[in-house]
Amino acid sequence: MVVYDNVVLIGFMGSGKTSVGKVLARHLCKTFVDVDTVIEKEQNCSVSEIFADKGEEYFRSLEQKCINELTQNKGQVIATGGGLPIYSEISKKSLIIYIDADFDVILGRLPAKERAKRPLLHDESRAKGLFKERIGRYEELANFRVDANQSIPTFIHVALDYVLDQRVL
Ligand SMILES: Nc1ncnc2c1ncn2[C@@H]1O[C@H](COP(=O)(O)OP(=O)(O)OP(=O)(O)O)[C@@H](O)[C@H]1O
Ligand SMILES: O=C(O)C1=C[C@@H](O)[C@@H](O)[C@H](O)C1
Repeated sequence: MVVYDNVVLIGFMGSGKTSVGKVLARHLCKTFVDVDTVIEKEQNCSVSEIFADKGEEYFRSLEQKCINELTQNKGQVIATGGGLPIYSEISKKSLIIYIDADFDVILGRLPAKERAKRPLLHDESRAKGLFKERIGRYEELANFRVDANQSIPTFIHVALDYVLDQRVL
């Protein structure tokens, strides 16, 4: 049986990776880490500011560096940014869970203030295009997909049961 170092959550912006990740980590007694938050702390500015000042390509290089560093450690639940699995390699020792919510559900959950924090969500039709483009990659990478269209308490046990059936350090 494969032994995984970490649980890594992937999925589109606003699908619930951070919210689900915190609950999963608590139940599994693991440390929760959010890649966007780590980058913001290290750079001492927001993701939006990095996009505006240094560009998307620079942000992608920070993401790759960050996920490489985080996955040197073990026993964490790691929430990734929506584009990370598209542009970065994720360690093969990660148990990857796809947090899958429909585009309209995601938009309904994000008030204007939250959308403003995500530069690639500003233009709704472009964001919908990205969503469609990325689904295939998320599905291909994931060991397991969770339908995240419902409230977290209704589906968290599905993700938890799956992880508990695997060997994660
Ligand atoms: N299953 C859910 N039911 C209702 N609201 C949810 C659910 N999952 C997440 N939310 C809400 O949707 C918003 C986005 O969730 P969250 O920040 O966890 O997504 P994310 O995937 O981490 O986003 P990003 O990758 O863009 O940072 C939050 O306001 C959160 O409270
Ligand atoms: O989907 C994306 O490409 C992004 C998602 C966010 O989590 C941030 O990582 C950033 O806004 C880019």
